[in-house]
Amino acid sequence: MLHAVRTESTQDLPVIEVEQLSWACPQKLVLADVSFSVQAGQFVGLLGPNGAGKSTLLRCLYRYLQPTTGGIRLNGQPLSQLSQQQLAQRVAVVTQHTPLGFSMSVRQFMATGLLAQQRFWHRRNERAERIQIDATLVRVGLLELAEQRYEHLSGGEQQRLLIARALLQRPQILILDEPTNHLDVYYQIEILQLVRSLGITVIASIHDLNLAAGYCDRLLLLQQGRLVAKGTPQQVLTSDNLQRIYHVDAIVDQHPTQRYQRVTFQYHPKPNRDANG
Ligand SMILES: Nc1ncnc2c1ncn2[C@@H]1O[C@H](COP(=O)(O)OP(=O)(O)OP(=O)(O)O)[C@@H](O)[C@H]1O
Repeated sequence: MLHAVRTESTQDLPVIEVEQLSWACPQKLVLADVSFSVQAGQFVGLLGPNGAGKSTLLRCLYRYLQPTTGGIRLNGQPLSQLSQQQLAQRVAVVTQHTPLGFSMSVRQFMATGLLAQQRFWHRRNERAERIQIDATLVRVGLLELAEQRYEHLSGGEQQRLLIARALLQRPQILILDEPTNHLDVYYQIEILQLVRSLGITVIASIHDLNLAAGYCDRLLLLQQGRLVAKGTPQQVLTSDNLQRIYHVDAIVDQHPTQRYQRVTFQYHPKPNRDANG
């Protein structure tokens, strides 16, 4: 049946389908009954308070974790049935905290991003590879550090390099776990702009709600492992939701010069949640 649907209209088929996904460890149920789908080319922001389950959901999407129940399909195909190489050719991942454990230069590190696309019987064109690597380094502002050791880069430079390597993979789906963490505001904008401009399917966990409003087509809001809101930023980023899920007072209105929303937090006075009694 699935095959029949694909031949009818492959374009309309969601790139990612998550159905009633749960993930539990012995101590707790971390994700419960999460369902959503992502269309080709959408930039989806995954939101939620600390510990809501965002990284866990992303880990299930790139198959680092296996769902306890429920399923995930990529292009209509069960994720569990893809070979390691098929997965690497379709999905690139940037996670947080990626210590290498060994020393290599920025350019050498980038070269590892080309491995997924290579066939062992094809002769490598090192000159073409180098051009491709350097062009991608330019896009993230790292070309002048091409010979520097990875471990000597700042946190923000490492983050940009990880994103650059993921771009080099030319994935169909890019999964980013807090991509703007460590980045100053210039590179937060630069990187999200870059990722958006690729036109590929992106799913990224983001804590900054204004960045999410500015760059995402759709948002998923998690709370204690449950998907409590999904839809456009207008549908999800409401002051009601921010109060209910994050327990903060916020005004949500339209950005004064752009079409997207603006979230303004009220920092104080905020009644102490623990001092009500
Ligand atoms: N392997 C595990 N064993 C026990 N608990 C886990 C495990 N993995 C995740 N958790 C718990 O599940 C919850 C969700 O963790 P997760 O890292 O997915 O949250 P998150 O939304 O990404 O949080 P943050 O915004 O702080 O990065 C947390 O309470 C975490 O402690």
